[in-house]
Amino acid sequence: MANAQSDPGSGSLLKVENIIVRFGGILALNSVSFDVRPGEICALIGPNGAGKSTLFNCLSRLYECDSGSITFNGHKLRSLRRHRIAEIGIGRTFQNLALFRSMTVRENVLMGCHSRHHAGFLRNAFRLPGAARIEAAARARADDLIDFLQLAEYAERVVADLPFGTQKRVELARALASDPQLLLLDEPACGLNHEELEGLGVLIRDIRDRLKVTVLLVEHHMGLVMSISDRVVALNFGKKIAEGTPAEVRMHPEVIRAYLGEAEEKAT
Ligand SMILES: Nc1ncnc2c1ncn2[C@@H]1O[C@H](COP(=O)(O)OP(=O)(O)OP(=O)(O)O)[C@@H](O)[C@H]1O
Repeated sequence: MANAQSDPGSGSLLKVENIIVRFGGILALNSVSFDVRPGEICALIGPNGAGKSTLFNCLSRLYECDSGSITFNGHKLRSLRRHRIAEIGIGRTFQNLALFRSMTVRENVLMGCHSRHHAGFLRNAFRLPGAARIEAAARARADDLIDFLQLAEYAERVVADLPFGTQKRVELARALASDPQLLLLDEPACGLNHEELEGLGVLIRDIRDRLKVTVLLVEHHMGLVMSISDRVVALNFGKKIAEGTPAEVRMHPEVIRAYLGEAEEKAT
């Protein structure tokens, strides 16, 4: 696994600076800045519509920012093409799972292995010299991840036939297969039962501690966020309203106000 390297100038692996995103008249992100440091678990929280998914989509180049800059390990993300995101070391999962549902678990993880090494994929496709070596390395990596995520008993099963919680672990394996330095997790707890949730907290910590992957997650489940995060960034209406340790952010007056406002809205 690649080790996370810091940006020598700033001590951060990811640096988001003054990002602005507009959708027509909606200011989805209003000059948002924050850093993710190598080796940390950082959570992005905020009520519905706060801008969390928009920010994730900017980080994975699915959305264009109107202004601002995003630097990952020395790469300026806004000038990169989308397919290079995996190549430079950013992996992600999606709220709605980005899996090939008619393929097996192993085939999905192998697809992830090839997404970082585009040249290797082409070499394989055209059976160029070195293809067998690349394929063997991908298979070994897929095996390791299948074991790591306790998916061995499902490896040859078609993804569509598996329970949702298991599919979520397959998606994690797919995202890790590209050997990322930074893993973006989009609502990893969504749809999981109580038991699966407890396992998820341990798993995210293991991803950071054993695989040495830095983690940035968007999550609504405050129990999970507060128990695993080193740092929390809170957004509301597209603006950063707080940043700090879980304890600091939980007690922050603007965070309390934002969530109370949301609770009141839901109650009426
Ligand atoms: N593709 C889009 N087109 C138009 N408006 C959008 C688009 N994506 C997001 N928005 C708007 O931008 C704002 C931020 O939305 P976003 O989905 O980023 O919030 P969020 O914090 O992820 O919310 P949730 O927790 O509900 O997923 C919202 O007002 C939303 O309606």
